[in-house]
Amino acid sequence: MGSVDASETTVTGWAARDATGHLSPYTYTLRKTGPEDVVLKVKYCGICHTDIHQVKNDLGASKYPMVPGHEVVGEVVEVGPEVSKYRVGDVVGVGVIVGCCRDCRPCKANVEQYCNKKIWSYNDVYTDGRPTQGGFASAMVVDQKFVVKIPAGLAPEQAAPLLCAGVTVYSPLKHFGLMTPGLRGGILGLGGVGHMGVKVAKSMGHHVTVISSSNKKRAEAVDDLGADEYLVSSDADQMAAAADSLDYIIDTVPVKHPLEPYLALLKMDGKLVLMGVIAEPLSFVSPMVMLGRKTITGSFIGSMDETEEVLKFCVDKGLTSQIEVVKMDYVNQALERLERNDVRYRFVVDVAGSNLEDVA
Ligand SMILES: NC(=O)C1=CN([C@@H]2O[C@H](COP(=O)(O)OP(=O)(O)OC[C@H]3O[C@@H](n4cnc5c(N)ncnc54)[C@H](OP(=O)(O)O)[C@@H]3O)[C@@H](O)[C@H]2O)C=CC1
Ligand SMILES: O=C/C=C/c1ccc(O)c(O)c1
Ligand SMILES: [Zn+2]
Ligand SMILES: [Zn+2]
Repeated sequence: MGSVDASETTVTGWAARDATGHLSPYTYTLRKTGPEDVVLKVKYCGICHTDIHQVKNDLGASKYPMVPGHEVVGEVVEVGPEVSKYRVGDVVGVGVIVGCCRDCRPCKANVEQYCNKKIWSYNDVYTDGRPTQGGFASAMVVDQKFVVKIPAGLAPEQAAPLLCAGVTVYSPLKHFGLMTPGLRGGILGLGGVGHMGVKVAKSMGHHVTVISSSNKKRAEAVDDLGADEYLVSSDADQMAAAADSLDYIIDTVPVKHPLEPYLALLKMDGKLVLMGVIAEPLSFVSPMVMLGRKTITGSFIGSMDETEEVLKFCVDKGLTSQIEVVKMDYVNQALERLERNDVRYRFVVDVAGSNLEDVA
């Protein structure tokens, strides 16, 4: 066992210890600040459904203790000597990725989220051999390449969900040429990612149809988020009436589900973009894509450049996320409520305003 370097900072985070996914206080040390590192005091951190997948070991690769959280907004409290982009006092964000090889094709094309050597902000191992730990903690140390400035005009708690949910919808719309005004888009699953999908797509001038598992969110989808239409996926008549009507569907459902009902909603050349992390095979018969030359594809968060872009896009368009701010001592209830689809639409933990030593 190595001893703790005098220059290492001790922090408290809330960690899962096993696949029950229950979080409780956990003390660990941050690496010594490197030349290009930014140290941030965490202010807010959103709760993404991926945090549930990870703490509950849905993908079978979880390592514990695990401090989740990858929609992190904080204040810079220290910078390494070669940090040029940030200064102490800046409000900054960190998302899903904190490292990449910088040498492969995706890295050279500035789509580092597709680097095979990417380093996840938690449940991974950093270049120094330490486990990475996420944003449900008092502080993080992150290479400046994986830090973004939160622009003036965005409240820090509002900005947090943009660092994963926001960029996750923005990136495929941009990459697949789906930013053109007038397109007809579908958002399947109105949760954290889905509600940003409605907002971003509406701001691009799209006609947006929410496709939901129940009628419960209809009024809020139309009245608050600005959706143009609302389909309940189990209503065969509504689904049949909407056949062949959409240019794309952003599918955010986090569990196994049939694809064919949604492929049927697409026009010729329409795209079904899978977002949900589902560790089981999904199926469809080939004519469902052949007859109409439809595409089933996927997309993973967005690049650092796109993260900066979506933040600016939201400021320019006056977009915010719709959030419920909670303290850390509520994080386990928040995770349970998120899992049972009981949040409108993202929990954000007020980390700096919480007593992190409290045991739930
Ligand atoms: N590809 C990527 O880069 C990213 C992937 N993800 C993944 O996307 C998925 C969605 O994430 P997020 O938006 O945070 O999740 P949420 O839980 O906030 O939203 C998921 C939505 O899917 C619908 N849904 C349908 N069936 C279920 C079910 N059995 N349980 C829960 N929800 C259901 C619900 O909408 P409704 O009530 O309308 O049916 C729900 O609100 C997750 O799998 C997450 O890991 C997240 C971020 C980035
Ligand atoms: O929430 C962001 C992360 C998404 C994600 C996508 C795919 C995958 O295998 C993951 O483990 C996470
Ligand atoms: Zn996420
Ligand atoms: Zn790379």
